[in-house]
Amino acid sequence: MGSALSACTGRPGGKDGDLPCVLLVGLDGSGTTTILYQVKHGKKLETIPTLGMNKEIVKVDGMDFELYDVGGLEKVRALWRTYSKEANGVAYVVDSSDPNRLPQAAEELKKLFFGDKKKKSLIVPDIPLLVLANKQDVADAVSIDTVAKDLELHDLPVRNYKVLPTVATDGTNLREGLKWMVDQLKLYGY
Ligand SMILES: Nc1nc2c(ncn2[C@@H]2O[C@H](COP(=O)(O)OP(=O)(O)OP(=O)(O)O)[C@@H](O)[C@H]2O)c(=O)[nH]1
Ligand SMILES: [Mg+2]
Repeated sequence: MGSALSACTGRPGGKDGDLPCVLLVGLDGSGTTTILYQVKHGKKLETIPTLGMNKEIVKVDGMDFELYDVGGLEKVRALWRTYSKEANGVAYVVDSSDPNRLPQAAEELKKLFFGDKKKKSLIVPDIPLLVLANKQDVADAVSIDTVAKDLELHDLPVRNYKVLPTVATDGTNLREGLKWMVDQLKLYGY
């Protein structure tokens, strides 16, 4: 587990040692911790619901960056904003095998970028958004087109977005997705 006090300070042209950071979030059970461990360790590890945040430094396509996996349970979700303050990119994970929760996933994603009535969004707009339509191995998982449509991605204030079908348990498309994120970060001067 990472420290709750860690903050990501990576900025283009920042101090030596500053790394870009990517926020890895989704509703509870969507697979963010499975993704974090799969990318870091190359295998599926057992997970329990994340009640805070897990952080790992990962290397993709020659670039080191910090991946912040923040728990998705409702009581933990307020932390998304805390860690989104300095995010240089967002990877948003959706459970494609549970289409009934797509409206809620859409609502939380919008809150992240627009804030809600009570709190203004703290996320920096105009950053890349990678959407991982996870659990594609499950029969009847919805397609990436359905996920993109239901999340109303075209309306978000992001610089660029991409949706990929993933299977976190075997690693399918995870590195490909993060490679896209790294390409985006490089475009911004990292
Ligand atoms: N079939 C299948 N199961 C998956 C996949 N990804 C994750 N899971 C399973 O989904 C369950 C929840 O995964 P987690 O990674 O703990 O989910 P999480 O998003 O971290 O959940 P919170 O910590 O509550 O936010 C676990 O049993 C995983 O093994 C996938 O691609 N396919
Ligand atoms: Mg988790």
